[in-house]
Amino acid sequence: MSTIPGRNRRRPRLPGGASAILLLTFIFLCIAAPLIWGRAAESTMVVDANQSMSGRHLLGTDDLGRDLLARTLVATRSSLVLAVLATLVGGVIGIALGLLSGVSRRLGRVIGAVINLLIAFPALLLAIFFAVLFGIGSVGSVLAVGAAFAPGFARITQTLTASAVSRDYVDASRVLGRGPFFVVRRHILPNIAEPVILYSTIHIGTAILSLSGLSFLGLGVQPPAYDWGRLLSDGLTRVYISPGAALGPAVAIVLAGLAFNMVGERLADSIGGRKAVSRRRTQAALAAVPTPEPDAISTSGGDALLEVRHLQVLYTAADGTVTTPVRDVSFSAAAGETVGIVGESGSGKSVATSAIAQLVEAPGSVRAQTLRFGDVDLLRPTRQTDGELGRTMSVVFQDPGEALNPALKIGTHLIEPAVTHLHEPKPSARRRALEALAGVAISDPERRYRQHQHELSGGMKQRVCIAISLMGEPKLLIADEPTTALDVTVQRQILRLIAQVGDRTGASILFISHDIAVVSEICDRILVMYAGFVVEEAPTAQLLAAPAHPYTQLLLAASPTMTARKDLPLTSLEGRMPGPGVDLPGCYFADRCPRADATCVSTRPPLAEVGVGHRASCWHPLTGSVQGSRQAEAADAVGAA
Ligand SMILES: Nc1ncnc2c1ncn2[C@@H]1O[C@H](COP(=O)(O)OP(=O)(O)OP(=O)(O)O)[C@@H](O)[C@H]1O
Repeated sequence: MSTIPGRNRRRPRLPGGASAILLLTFIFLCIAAPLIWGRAAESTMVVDANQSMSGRHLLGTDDLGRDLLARTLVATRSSLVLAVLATLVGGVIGIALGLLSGVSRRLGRVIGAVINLLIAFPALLLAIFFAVLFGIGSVGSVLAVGAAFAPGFARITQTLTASAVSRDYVDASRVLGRGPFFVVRRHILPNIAEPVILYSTIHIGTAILSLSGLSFLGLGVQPPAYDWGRLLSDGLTRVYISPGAALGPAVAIVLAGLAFNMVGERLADSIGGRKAVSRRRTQAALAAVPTPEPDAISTSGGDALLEVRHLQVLYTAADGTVTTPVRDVSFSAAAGETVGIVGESGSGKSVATSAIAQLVEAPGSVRAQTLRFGDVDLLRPTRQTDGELGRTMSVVFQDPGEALNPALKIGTHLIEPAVTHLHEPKPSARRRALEALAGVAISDPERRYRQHQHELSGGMKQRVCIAISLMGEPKLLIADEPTTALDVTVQRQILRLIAQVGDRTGASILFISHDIAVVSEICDRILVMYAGFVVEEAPTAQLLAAPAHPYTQLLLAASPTMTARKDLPLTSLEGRMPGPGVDLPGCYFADRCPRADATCVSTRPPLAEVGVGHRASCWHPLTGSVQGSRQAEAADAVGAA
């Protein structure tokens, strides 16, 4: 039997127990050595000067007759304390910069560029540069090593923060109107603390080496004070006469550096085995794209709780490329109404509802003729309206595991908005939270209240997320594929629960799904989205019975539980939807549409009435009564062009 060398090999390490014992020994020496050997380290005895290694002086003596073993042991305190201080300085500066750049994209670019520049230099080289800048001595060297470490801390914090801010629970916090400081304190710091502490532990080892290096070069600790670097520098001049003078501090530096590094790495390994952090976020900026023609599209007008007209969401990539995942979305939702949004993956459902929930971040930009929720103009948010939205609008995300902060108890998720924002006394918020948990059919609410998300099943977590929305005064609940990540048996329960919550609270619901069968179970009305457009909108029964848009017809035929006959194979959706970067003059569905003609390719059909409360954007709708008039409109449109 042979093994493949290299790939699976790990570099040799001290066993975990050995590195821990070594570290504890150094910590013990740091505390006790000056008390035990302090006198021997300081007492000068000229007759004993410059002695070599012997039974009485194991490492020999210095030129004043001081015992070098005692001095090496006593120097543990100064060496370790200075290393810890330098790591703290580097940590505080680096973490602050990393957080700042992680939460603010604009600052992030500048700070990122500076970090990239500094991180290209070896830390010791930077430390020497800063030592000259800050001045020679203990304080200067601590600041210098701290400053040299700061870019590393900033980089790891920036990366971890970017990952943490992309979590759904951070989005959920923003929906609740929380500011950046709250998000940092509540969601980012607890989630980045562990890796940052591990990184710091490893860096104490590196700090010992760097500070010893500075002292060795004469830039660090100055006589009569001493650390291992200083002792090494003095000992080196006599290395051929008495090797112990240099050997003692050299071994101490190596072992202490190794102990901190190994313990840090072992901790990181064991934690890394338990969990991994991942996620992505894009970078972009605002761009100019033609706005859809404003019109007087007949939504429910002033009575609607939510009114959306000609909504667009745009992203500009770093290279200036503009993408428009939401090209033109218009609809309204009355109070208490449940509106479903369906469409293939990538049709813009989530981005459109993110715009309503105020979750589109720079460099994304939102445009609309109207974007109104109750009395709140969502295009012109203020502090006051943010607070109001936090109470009245909530979002239930696809993955409840992502939506709940693993560092917080379930109870904290529930009561925090009420206690922090509405200044509700904790006992009353707790009572309401227990009621909310019971209201979403969670058994033993008292126990669940004290648990963390990892102790709950997927369905239970989603129930908690719905319970959180009940803690405010919900007027709009946005459910973004809330059942997709769940077990099939649980999906139905959650669907029913969302419908019950709507009935009980009178809240409107925007229910997003790629599955038209799921949506039709609980929705009064359905919007069909395609390539960033609403292509059809109708009351559920009407849409199912008589779809007007060929795309809706295909979606229904591809749905396993709807109108398709059980004895016939399901239709599959051939072809691909144009991406958000594509710009077409006509209908975006034309190249997949069996009814498309030259008009469809050259001229975009408006979203117009095809029946009562039924709109579709198609030149050749399937609904018979409007077919003739739509053909005439198409001819007019082509003539006008
Ligand atoms: N931050 C972003 N920057 C650039 N493009 C984005 C961003 N977020 C989403 N998109 C793009 O917008 C398009 C629509 O995405 P969206 O998530 O709204 O689709 P969806 O209809 O909800 O699909 P799914 O069911 O898969 O979630 C996709 O092409 C996606 O890549």
